[in-house]
Amino acid sequence: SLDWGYTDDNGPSTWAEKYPLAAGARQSPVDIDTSKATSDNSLVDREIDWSYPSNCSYRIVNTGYGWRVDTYGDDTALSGGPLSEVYKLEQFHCHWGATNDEGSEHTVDGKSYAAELHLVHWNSEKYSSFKEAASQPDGLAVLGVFMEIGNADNAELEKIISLIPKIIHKGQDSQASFDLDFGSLLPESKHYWTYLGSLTTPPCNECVIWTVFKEPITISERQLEVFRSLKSVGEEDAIEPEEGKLVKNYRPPLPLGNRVLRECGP
Ligand SMILES: COCCCN1C=C(N)c2cc(S(N)(=O)=O)sc2S1(=O)=O
Ligand SMILES: [Zn+2]
Repeated sequence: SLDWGYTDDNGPSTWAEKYPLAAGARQSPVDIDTSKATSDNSLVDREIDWSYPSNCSYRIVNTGYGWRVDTYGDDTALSGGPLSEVYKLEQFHCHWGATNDEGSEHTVDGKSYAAELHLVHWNSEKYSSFKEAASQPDGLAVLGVFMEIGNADNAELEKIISLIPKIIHKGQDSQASFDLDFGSLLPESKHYWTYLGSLTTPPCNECVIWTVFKEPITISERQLEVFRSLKSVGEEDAIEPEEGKLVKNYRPPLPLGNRVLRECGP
């Protein structure tokens, strides 16, 4: 069985037993209490800037905890906003719930969204590898994008979703070269909240500068259902067809504690 996951016997409330960092004071996600957000001058006109190539080859993999798209981030760059260096895109993935009224990891004044996209970058200016960066307090920069249910499919996400039937079981992967326009996976508004946090899954390293966009993007109910059809077990695990489905893979919020929550834009 999985040593951690999202079921009652291996879910977030049990992680600290095997992953002590999960009990730290700089954990993610958090509830974004908008009344606590400070808009001091440290971020004024320091908008977050990204440049992603339009056509790139990708590998999508079923990690057993969801899908993850590994990018070959050579000519990607994320800078500005709360970041002091240039970060490279390593991978992106998503968290969702069993129903549409849960699923995001960060919440806003207690409100959950149906899902949350994470674009994971690492500080390639300061560190020589992703793995090294993942052990440093300023090693990773993750962009969080809320996803709410809309009528229309998200065309860019559809390219990813069309590959999911090939990676239903844990460990399966699929190579794809589609021109993914990352810009359309991000909201129009660049307004965001930012705070210092962690990986939201074990080992829960406290190595992430979080930037969560205020404006959600939309995803259709059908597209979200495809996410929930992924399995957390391998093809060899003989289980009933309905068993082992990854219906939810989000960690509920942890206390912000005495961390500063900054915002940029109304
Ligand atoms: C110490 O090695 C870490 C191995 C690499 N990662 C593992 C995660 N659990 C993880 C979770 C992430 S999330 N949900 O906070 O974006 S990003 C990410 S990750 O940086 O890709
Ligand atoms: Zn994540």
